[in-house]
Amino acid sequence: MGSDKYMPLFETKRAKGRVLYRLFAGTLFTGICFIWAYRVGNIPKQGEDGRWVWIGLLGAELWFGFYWVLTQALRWNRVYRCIFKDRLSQRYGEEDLPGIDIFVCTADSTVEPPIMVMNTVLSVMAYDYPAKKLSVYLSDDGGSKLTFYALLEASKFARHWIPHCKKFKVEPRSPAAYFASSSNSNHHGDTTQLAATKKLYEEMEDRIETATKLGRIPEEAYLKHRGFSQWDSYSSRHDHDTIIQILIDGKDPNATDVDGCALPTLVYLAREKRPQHPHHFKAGAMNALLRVSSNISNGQLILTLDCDMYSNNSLCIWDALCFFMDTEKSHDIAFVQFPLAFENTTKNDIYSGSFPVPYNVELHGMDGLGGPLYLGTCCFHRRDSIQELEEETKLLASCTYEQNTEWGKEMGLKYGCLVEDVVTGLSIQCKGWKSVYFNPEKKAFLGVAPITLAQALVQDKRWSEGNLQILLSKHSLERFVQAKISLGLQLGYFCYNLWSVNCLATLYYSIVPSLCLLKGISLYPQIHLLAPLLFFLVSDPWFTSFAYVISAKYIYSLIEFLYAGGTTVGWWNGQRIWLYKRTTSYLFAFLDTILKTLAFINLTFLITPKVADEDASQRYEKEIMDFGATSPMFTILATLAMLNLFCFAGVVKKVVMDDHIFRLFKEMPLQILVCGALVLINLPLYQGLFLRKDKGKVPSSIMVKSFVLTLLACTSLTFLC
Ligand SMILES: O=c1ccn([C@@H]2O[C@H](COP(=O)(O)OP(=O)(O)O[C@H]3O[C@H](CO)[C@@H](O)[C@H](O)[C@H]3O)[C@@H](O)[C@H]2O)c(=O)[nH]1
Ligand SMILES: [Mn+2]
Repeated sequence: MGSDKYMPLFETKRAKGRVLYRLFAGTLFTGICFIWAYRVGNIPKQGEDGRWVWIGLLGAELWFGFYWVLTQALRWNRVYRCIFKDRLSQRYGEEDLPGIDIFVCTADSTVEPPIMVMNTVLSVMAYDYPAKKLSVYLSDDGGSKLTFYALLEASKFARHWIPHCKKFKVEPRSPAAYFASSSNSNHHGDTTQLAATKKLYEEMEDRIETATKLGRIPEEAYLKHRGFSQWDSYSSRHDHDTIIQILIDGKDPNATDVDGCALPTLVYLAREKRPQHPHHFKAGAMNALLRVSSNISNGQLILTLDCDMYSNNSLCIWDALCFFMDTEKSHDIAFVQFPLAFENTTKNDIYSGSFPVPYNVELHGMDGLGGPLYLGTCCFHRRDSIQELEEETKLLASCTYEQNTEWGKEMGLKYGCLVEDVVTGLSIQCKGWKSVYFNPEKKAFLGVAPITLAQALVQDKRWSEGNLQILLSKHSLERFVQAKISLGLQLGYFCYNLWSVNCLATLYYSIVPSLCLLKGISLYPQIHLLAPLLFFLVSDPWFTSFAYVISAKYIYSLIEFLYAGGTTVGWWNGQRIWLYKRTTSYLFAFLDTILKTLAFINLTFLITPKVADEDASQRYEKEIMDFGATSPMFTILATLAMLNLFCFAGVVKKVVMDDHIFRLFKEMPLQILVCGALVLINLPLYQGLFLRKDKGKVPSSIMVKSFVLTLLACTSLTFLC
């Protein structure tokens, strides 16, 4: 009987300290209610000064409080998963294992260098998994001959690389990452073989990079491989036939590596594109891959990867299988999401690109409520949670194939949303499926985070815009009506859906209290005290509630950030990015969504560049912020910073001129705090405006514009109030 006993392949553990956290949240919520009560109870009467300013503040504080309540859903019931991989290999033989199709997508060979894409492809081809059960598909939305050439080169190098990895248990299996880390050699065994493989890699790298630089491929490669003839009818990246090439056919007994072992299948696909047919960006590419792969390998599980996300753990498939192959608990699991981690994160993470709190806290919270979002990459799906049919392969990738079908609506990845991943994941969950978040110590995948502020802001605009679209689409109504997902999870989704709406309250809070400070209009409770340090003891309850909510909220956020693996400076940087994104990315996303809903403007998916010029990269590594862009987003940032500096300087002037220094602190302590904090957080921006000389400084045109806007704001205030 012993061997028949059910032994789970994974376990789910609840986070510790939940009761304590809930108590704490309760006290914070009480504080928030007091703040609301104060605001409502003290609205200036009709005709009195500052009535509208006050009502605006009430709106902002209601919003912040409401949004804080939503974020509690992500913290209420965190869970952690642990797996028993050894049971898996004991229980199942090779023939029982499911086929895995890996989709890597790239779209533009200039911002996504082919050599980087090939490293991702090679890292997943070298997974520790039976080659016969593994197929790798590269979707090239750029339809680029260069990318195809690079893949051809990679397919040849794979014959050496894969056996090398298996023989020497290489980690990680992206050759670039491996050779970069093995300089201080932890390579056991034959160093001559290491040198030989390294040389082969460098030669390949050189060929690919030369071709990329020249923008054309070598003549002899062109003549040698018939695959290139498919580009004969190609007119542009937006206008070409389907190009499909099986570079390695796993079913072919001759497709072997240098040791004679089988290789995984490798396929290149550039789906048909025509200017008159919408291609639906990444979602369109993925759906074409879903159909094409169903005809070639039809793996039961699908791993989706962005082209920069190489595998950092060759056993990761086994981790995922634990969630899909448990005999009792796996039947309703649709996808297993791993966190996105980044190779280029610096110590204090100036742009907060590594998102420590979402990945180490919030997604665990969603997991406890029914499952994390689908993040578009680093995720294993059960094919039958998304579906298909058989037809001639090339036809499946044509741009007219989907006409009058349910593709993009009921089938495959959803169209019409800038976060095709989130909306697809949500609709899968709405059908009753669950998902799993697995966040192992050793990162399963590593990618590239944005390295300039402009890139980070544009990326966040796309995300926040897409998330708001979900809220405004019919899906959000459906999810309430059908109620297949728990209320907690609904709230969790709302947190992300409502990101962009935060812009209004944040803008208000970073402008109005400071301007009123300059004008001498008091907006918060006063301190009844002699010495500011004793304020908790001698102040009134209204002041205490503000002081408690502000300090508890920020102390908690710092602790949470440190717990999630960040540093204190990283937290401070995160607060800055929080402000910058809310006042620019979110604002533009909010406005664009409204315009698009009203006027049906077309969506565009701006691809995040994975490369930058040498200068910018160096600034990033030294953690110096990059303000060297002329976008209107930067005008807003510079104006807000300058405005607060102006107001703060005004206060300092008053304090110096006034005999009663403490009077101002007593009457407007919180306004001084808000304005002072905004000045402090903007210190790097002032450097960029007034002190720096390098290319990352604020361009002078932006400086002039923001100066004029600040003056306008301050003078119009004098007329208005
Ligand atoms: O028309 C397109 C546009 C993009 N991509 C690919 O989509 C991936 C993601 O694009 P990227 O510019 O890197 O966006 P990120 O903001 O980094 O991506 C995050 O957000 C996207 C949704 O906005 C998700 O699709 C991604 O999986 C997720 O990592 C890349 O591999 C692109 O090559 C396409 O295949 N076709
Ligand atoms: Mn990306």
